[in-house]
This record gives sequence, C-alpha cells and structure tokens, in this order.
Amino acid sequence: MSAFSNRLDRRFAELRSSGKRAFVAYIAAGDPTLEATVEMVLALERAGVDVVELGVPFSDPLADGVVNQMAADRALKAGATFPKVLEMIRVLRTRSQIPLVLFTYLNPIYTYGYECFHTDAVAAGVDGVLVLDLPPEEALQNAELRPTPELAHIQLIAPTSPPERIELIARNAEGFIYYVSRLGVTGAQVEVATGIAEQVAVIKQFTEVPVCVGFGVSNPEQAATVASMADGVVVGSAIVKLIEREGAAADLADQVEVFVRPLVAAVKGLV
Ligand SMILES: O=P(O)(O)OC[C@@H](O)[C@@H](O)c1c[nH]c2ccccc12
Repeated sequence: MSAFSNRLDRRFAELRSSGKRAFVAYIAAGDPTLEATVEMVLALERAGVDVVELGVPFSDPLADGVVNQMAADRALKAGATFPKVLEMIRVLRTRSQIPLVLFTYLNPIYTYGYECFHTDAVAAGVDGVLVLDLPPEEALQNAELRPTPELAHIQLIAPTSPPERIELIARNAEGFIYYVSRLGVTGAQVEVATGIAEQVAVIKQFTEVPVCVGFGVSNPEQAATVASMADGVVVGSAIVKLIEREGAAADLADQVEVFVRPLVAAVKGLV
C-alpha cells in the first residue's frame, strides 16, 4: 500500500470497517463535454458510487470495446485533452472529494511527460492511476513510469495471469487490484464470467489490498452476483452507453444518477 493515505485508501478502509462492497463507476472524461463530466461525477456521487474511474481520451484504446472506444472518440472530437481533463478535475475538486482514478494508456503519459503527468495529476486531486498497457514488469523496472507516492498505482489481473504474475502484481499492489473477469475487451455481457471467486481467492493469498471485479457487468443482478465474490464491482460500458444515448439531454446527469442507483443498491445489498 502507498505510504500516503489518500482518498482511495480512506474510502476502502471505511468500507472494510462497515463490511460493505465498493461500487466503482467508469466514464470517459470529456464525453459529451468536460463540463458534463463534472456534473456526471457529482451525480455518480449522489447515487452512492465510491470510486470514479475517469478515462483519459486516447485515439487507440486497444483494451476497450466499441462503446468505450466511441466515448473516447466523442471526447476527443469535443476537444478533450489531458491538460483540459486536469483542469476539469481541479474544478470538480472544489465540489467533491470522491476518490478518482485516471484510466489511461501509456501514450498520453509519454506525450505529456512522465514526471509532470504524475505530479500534475496529484496537484489536480487525482488519487490513483491505471496505465492499461503498462505490464507490471516494465512498471517495476522503470522508476519514471511509477506514479509519485501520493498516487496509487492500480493494476489489472486477467483470468490468464499465471500464478507468478498474480503474486508479483499483488505484492506490489496499491489502492485496489482490478480483476478483469474475462478475456477480450470492455463491454456489457449477458452472463457473469465463471471462476471469479476462485481467482479472487488466489489474489487474496498475496495481498490485503481490496480486489474489485469488472468487465461485462451491466445490470443489478450481475452486480450483486459479482459483489458476493469480491470487495468491489466496476461498471463502465453500461453507463457509457446511457451517456451515448442521452448525451444531448438537458437532464443527462440526473438520468445517470437514476440509472446507477439500483446498481449501487445491488452491490450494497439493499435489493
Ligand atoms: O465496460 P465494462 O465491461 O463495464 O468494464 C469496465 C470498464 O469499462 C472500465 O473499467 C474500463 C475502461 N477501459 C478499460 C480498459 C481496460 C480495462 C478496464 C477498462
């Protein structure tokens, strides 16, 4: 765990002591606009979301399914850049202390400059970073790729990760571990993946850091099933799809809140 207790660590500590699971929501920063992103994060917070993952718009999001790819594309076309995303987060931080994790590929970090990327992200109020195409071995070997200590380095584990790799990732984990419940790219699925409980148990042999599970969760029933097997549930594409459909609506943020509320309730065991 990071030596610094940031918003993310504090939220997971609170959840642990109250015996609750985390609800983690993903949206693409700047889709449909950066102003709308501020309102939607506030709406997610009102809906009871514990952690918000903000996708940094990038032209080649290779781990993302079509729904998230199109969201990144809309954000880029609407003019979102990494500096503007940071500016949006600074504005958001005047109104909310919800834990925020940036989801990004290596390329936008490289373009911006590794060191200033991390220090500027912390200064804006970011709590964690997940670099989707950064293998753990590379992260360990290249000190400049590691976030500053204030920023949790969130890592992914996949169903195909061999035990040695799971151990390596888990022993170096910060914030939370993101277990991707199935192979392929992001996107809603009809069935919950198999083997989640077993893999979460393997990961937990090596770490106390919470394990959140995502990929393909799109309704309250699936969210409740996944919540019973992990410390938290991640939902992305289902929310992004609503934003795609209702992006022009004046009450977009309210619609997001109404959509997410039952998902949160399912994870918190209220339904
Ligand atoms: O969209 P889904 O299937 O609900 O999965 C979450 C996902 O969108 C989000 O966590 C995410 C966005 N981009 C990613 C890239 C890799 C892994 C995960 C992600």
